Amino acid sequence: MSKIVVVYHSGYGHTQKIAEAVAEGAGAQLAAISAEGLVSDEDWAALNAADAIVFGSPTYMGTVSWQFKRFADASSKAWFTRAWQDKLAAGFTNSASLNGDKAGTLSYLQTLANQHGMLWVSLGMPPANSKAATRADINNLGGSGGLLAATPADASTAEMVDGDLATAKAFGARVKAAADRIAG
Ligand SMILES: Cc1cc2nc3c(=O)[nH]c(=O)nc-3n(C[C@H](O)[C@H](O)[C@H](O)COP(=O)(O)O)c2cc1C
Repeated sequence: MSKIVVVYHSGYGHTQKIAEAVAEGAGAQLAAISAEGLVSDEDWAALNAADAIVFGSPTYMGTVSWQFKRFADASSKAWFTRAWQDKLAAGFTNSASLNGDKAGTLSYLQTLANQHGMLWVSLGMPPANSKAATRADINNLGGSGGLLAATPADASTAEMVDGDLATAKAFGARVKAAADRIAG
């Protein structure tokens, strides 16, 4: 049975809802990065013991939030000892615009995983991009390297798009299946 941790920052709760859906699909533990960009000692221990780590951040000004970047810089301690080498990694982001420069955020999350020598798990779901497609569909935003979610700027967390939450849950299940194969 694999151990998976979803580590994320969320300024206003929207990315947290996505993180919760990924964790539900993966049977994962959640580790929240605080408003100061910190994670607890218990969460660092869980990250170091995990078979897979899923990174999540809202897209702020085209990349991860400063709080996520503070966490990423702090992970250099694990980098020095190669503590996360060969763990599975995956990533997700949520922003207000359908595009919103989410690719910049996802690219950063993958680079972080690459620096640690981790093995990146792609989204693995075809895009729902036909004329009949709607935001209720799985992978309506057409991600491939990771999970993309969009929440209108004036939407509450209760108004988040069901299709994105369903995609997040399915993505978590994919990470779990991959981690279980590796952990045996
Ligand atoms: C400082 C800041 C920068 C933002 N930059 C972007 C952006 O580059 N692209 C975009 O589509 N939305 C942008 N947004 C909107 C957020 O991505 C969006 O509100 C998201 O749902 C916030 O997630 P959270 O509630 O987890 O913080 C920005 C919001 C803030 C506060």
